[in-house]
Amino acid sequence: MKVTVLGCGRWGSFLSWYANQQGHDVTLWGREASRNYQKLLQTRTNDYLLLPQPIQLTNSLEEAAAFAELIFIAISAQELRGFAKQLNSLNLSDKTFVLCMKGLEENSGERLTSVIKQEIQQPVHVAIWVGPGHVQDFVQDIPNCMVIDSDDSQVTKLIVDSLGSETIRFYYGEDVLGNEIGAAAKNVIGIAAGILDGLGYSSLKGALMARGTKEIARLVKAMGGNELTVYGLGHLGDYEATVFSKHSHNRRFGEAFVKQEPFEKLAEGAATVKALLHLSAKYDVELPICQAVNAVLWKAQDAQEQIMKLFMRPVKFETI
Ligand SMILES: NC(=O)C1=CN([C@@H]2O[C@H](COP(=O)(O)OP(=O)(O)OC[C@H]3O[C@@H](n4cnc5c(N)ncnc54)[C@H](OP(=O)(O)O)[C@@H]3O)[C@@H](O)[C@H]2O)C=CC1
Ligand SMILES: O=C(CO)COP(=O)(O)O
Repeated sequence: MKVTVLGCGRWGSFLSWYANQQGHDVTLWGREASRNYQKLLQTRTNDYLLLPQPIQLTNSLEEAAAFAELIFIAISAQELRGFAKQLNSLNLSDKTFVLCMKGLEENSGERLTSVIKQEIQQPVHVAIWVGPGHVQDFVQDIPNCMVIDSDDSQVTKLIVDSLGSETIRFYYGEDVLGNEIGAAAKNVIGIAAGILDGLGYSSLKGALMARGTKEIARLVKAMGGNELTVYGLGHLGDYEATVFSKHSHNRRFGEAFVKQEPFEKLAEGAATVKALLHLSAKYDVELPICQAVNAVLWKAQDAQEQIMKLFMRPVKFETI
C-alpha cells in the first residue's frame, strides 16, 4: 500500500518509519524551511530514529498528496485548520485521512475530525489513530496497543488490517467522539501530573487518575459519546505514557512550568485545556481538574493554592 505522512516531527517521522517497517511505500512530507525536515534530508536521522532509505522525503504538498490514498497527518493540533485549507486546494477525492494528533481546537472546542471535515470540501474518509505509544519504545521493539476509530467501520478495518503488527496491536474503535475527546484530554491530565511531580506531590497521581477519568467521562457522556470509552486505550490506557512517563512532553511541560524552567517541545494539553473549558460551559459539565490546570497555566494562579482549592470543594459521592 502507498502511504503519505504529513508532518515530520517526532510522531510523523515515527509513523513513516513504522509504515515502512510494515512493508508499505512511504512518502514523508515536511515544510521546506523546517529544521526537522532539513535534518532528515541531510542526515536521515533525528533525535529518535534512523529513516530507512526507501522512505521518500518531499516538501511538495502536491506530490505528497498525490502519492497515496492513505494519508496520515501529525502536525500541531492548533495548526490543523489552516493546514486543511491548504490541502483543500489539491485533488483529494476518495483519500483517507488518518488524524494522528491529540488535541482540540483552542478557541472553539472543535474536535479535529470536525475541523478537517469543515475545511476539506471533497469526498474524503476521516479516521483517528490514538492510544499509548512513545517512539523511544517502539524503535526498540517494545510493543504497545493503540486504537483506530472512524465513523465508517470499513475504513477502520482497512487501516487496522494494513498496519497491525507484533509491535502495535490495534483495536477497532467504536466511539470517535469519546476517543477524540479522551485522547486530547489525557494531555491535560498529563500536564496536571507534571505539576504534581514538580511540587513533590507525585503520590497524588493515583487520585489524579481516578478523578481525571471521572471528569472526562462526564464530559464525553454529556456530549453524546460513551463514557466507558474514557477507560479504554485512548484516555486511561495512555496514562502510563503520559502521567508517568519520562518521555511525555505534556508531563515534562507541567513539571517545568511549576519549576519555572524552560521547555521547548510541543505540549498539546496547554491549548487543549482552553478547549475543554469551552466544552465544560457548553455542555454544563464540571471539570475541576481541567479548571485548575487552566488557572495555573493561563491565569497565573499558584499551583499549590489550586490543589488546596480542589481539596476544599464540598464533599461528594465518589460515583458522581
Ligand atoms: N502515541 C501517539 O499517538 C502520539 C501522538 N502524538 C501527537 O502527534 C502530534 C504531533 O506531535 P509531535 O510529533 O510530538 O510534535 P512535533 O513538534 O515534533 O512535530 C510537529 C510537526 O508539525 C509541523 N507543523 C506545525 N505547524 C504546521 C503547519 N502549520 N503546517 C504544516 N506543518 C506544521 C511541524 O513543522 P516544523 O518541522 O516545520 O516545525 C513539525 O514537523 C501531536 O498532536 C501529538 O499529540 C505525538 C506522539 C505520540
Ligand atoms: O501521546 C503520547 C503518548 O501516547 C505522547 O505524549 P506526549 O505528547 O505527552 O509526549
